Amino acid sequence: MAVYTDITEDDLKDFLTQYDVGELTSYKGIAEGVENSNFLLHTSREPLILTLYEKRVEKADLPFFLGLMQHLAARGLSCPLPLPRKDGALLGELSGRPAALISFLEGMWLRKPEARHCREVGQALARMHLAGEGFALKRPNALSLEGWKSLWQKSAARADEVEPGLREEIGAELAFLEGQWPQDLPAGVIHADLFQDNVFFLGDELSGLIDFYFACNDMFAYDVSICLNAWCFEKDGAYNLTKGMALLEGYDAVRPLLPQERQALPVLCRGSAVRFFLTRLYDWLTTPEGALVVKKDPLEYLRKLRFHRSIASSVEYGLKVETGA
Ligand SMILES: Nc1ncnc2c1ncn2[C@@H]1O[C@H](COP(=O)(O)OP(=O)(O)O)[C@@H](O)[C@H]1O
Ligand SMILES: N[C@@H](CCOP(=O)(O)O)C(=O)O
Repeated sequence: MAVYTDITEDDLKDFLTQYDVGELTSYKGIAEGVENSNFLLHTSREPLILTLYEKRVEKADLPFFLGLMQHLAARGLSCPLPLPRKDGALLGELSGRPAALISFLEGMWLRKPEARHCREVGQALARMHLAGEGFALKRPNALSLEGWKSLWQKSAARADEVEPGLREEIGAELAFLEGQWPQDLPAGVIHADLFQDNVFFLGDELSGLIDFYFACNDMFAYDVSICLNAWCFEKDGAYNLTKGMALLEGYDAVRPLLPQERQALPVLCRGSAVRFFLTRLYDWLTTPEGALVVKKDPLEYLRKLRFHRSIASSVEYGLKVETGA
């Protein structure tokens, strides 16, 4: 359960006096998520999400995240909106943490997505990339090459505890990625964490995207690679070509991938596998026993990384025609 910071009813009621949201009728911590503390509130008017921002969120980045949700929603993307306080601010403080009230998005995330859902995710990701155009604020990706190296420095000494030989393998992978990382692909605002628990569906229809707290400026095709990793592998570790094809077709139908983006997919998939492997490994090694959070398995991403190393051409991800390769 991801509630790192507890709140008292009195403090919450006091916090809510700064907003025009009616009377609090109930609240409870939300079990899902690993990054921030989230609470579901009911008021006399509407359900709301209260988020207390935790360790990985820099306070200085919050205007980017909250402003981005407003920008995307204003351009027709279905996503939650931060609620302004009576004084107009989007951000307050509760239990010593930066805190915001966010509108409640209807829907549920899919535990067993099928290819048709992956197609919708591809489309929604591309729509988000287009809708992000014109957003005035910038946020470089803190979890790209440099960020991976510093995370690795913090975990490398203990990596072999998780699997013998990891220290050497990941060291070599980072050196490879540093040499091969694409530099000139189309870039803009990306979600950077569009996993299954961050995409809501109502029935079979995608109802919206949540959790923009890793969003940043980076390559669009890198975001596609994150989604391939998150949506197109089965529990047994096998890549599902049908899902990959659907996700890529969905994306391509809204924002066609350029030949150089298609060609870069294998290295981008390796990079995004390393990125999630490293945050999971760090959390695995540092989260105290008994913490109210379900730790995610780093080895799942090690297996994905190894799969991507075996890929000779982007066609193997389900791209129908590879041009310019
Ligand atoms: N705007 C929202 N509307 C409805 N449910 C939400 C909303 N934001 C978060 N949630 C719920 O809280 C859970 C955790 O949110 P998330 O943003 O993924 O957490 P974290 O910040 O830890 O990544 C989600 O899986 C969902 O159940
Ligand atoms: N998606 C990340 C963890 C962060 O995601 P959250 O939405 O659960 O906070 C991973 O799977 O490693």
